Amino acid sequence: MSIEVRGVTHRYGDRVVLRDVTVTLTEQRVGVIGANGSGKSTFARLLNGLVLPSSGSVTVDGRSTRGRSGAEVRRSVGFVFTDPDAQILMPTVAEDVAFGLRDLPRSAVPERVAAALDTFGLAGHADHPAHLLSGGQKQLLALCSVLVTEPKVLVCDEPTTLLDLRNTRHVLKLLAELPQRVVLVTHDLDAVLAMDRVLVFDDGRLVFDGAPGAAVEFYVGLV
Ligand SMILES: Nc1ncnc2c1ncn2[C@@H]1O[C@H](COP(=O)(O)OP(=O)(O)OP(=O)(O)O)[C@@H](O)[C@H]1O
Repeated sequence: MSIEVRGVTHRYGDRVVLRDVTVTLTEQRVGVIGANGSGKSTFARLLNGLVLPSSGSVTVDGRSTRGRSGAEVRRSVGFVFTDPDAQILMPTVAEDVAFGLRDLPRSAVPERVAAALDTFGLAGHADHPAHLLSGGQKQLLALCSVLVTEPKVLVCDEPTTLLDLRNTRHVLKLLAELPQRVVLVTHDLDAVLAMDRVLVFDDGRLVFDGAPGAAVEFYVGLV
């Protein structure tokens, strides 16, 4: 499976935030780093069609994020936001996880939800109001609710920003062990060292694309 970004330029109003980005991603683990405002989140959002490029194209497994195939891309590419409150949709923890499974036969749902909650250490919170969870628990719930839908690729936009050290390690370990492909946008330069490939953005341009050690060195050189 490959994600192809071809000649993508993106504007918000008059402001150009991505400039002629072309890249093909085939690795299991891809890191994305760069300064604040360099375009990382916008790039991440292109990958599942949350953002459609002003020009150029994005295809996943040959399917465009634009038009009719967009819905299929959104099903196969899960997206985890920095702020879990932006994606927790249902009143209780279990209901939130079940929401992603609403197209499954009802009888299949409880088992899938229970297994997912267990994996994320949330089994004891199944009936708790989701908004009362701690920041770290909410982040785990957001991840859980996306992964329960079994996407082929998981795009995470700074998923550890709100987490303490323990939960950061927990989430990074979970991400490392996933069978899925992962694209991780992060400011955590240690975390990207575990990736197969790292992209560095600067002012909307993809300015480095290669091995993690060299990417971090390049980024540090920019700063
Ligand atoms: N919805 C939007 N409308 C207008 N401008 C936006 C929007 N989203 C992002 N921008 C602008 O686009 C630029 C790139 O933002 P983006 O969030 O992609 O950067 P980033 O590298 O992820 O930054 P950070 O590390 O701070 O999260 C910024 O200047 C930002 O202000």
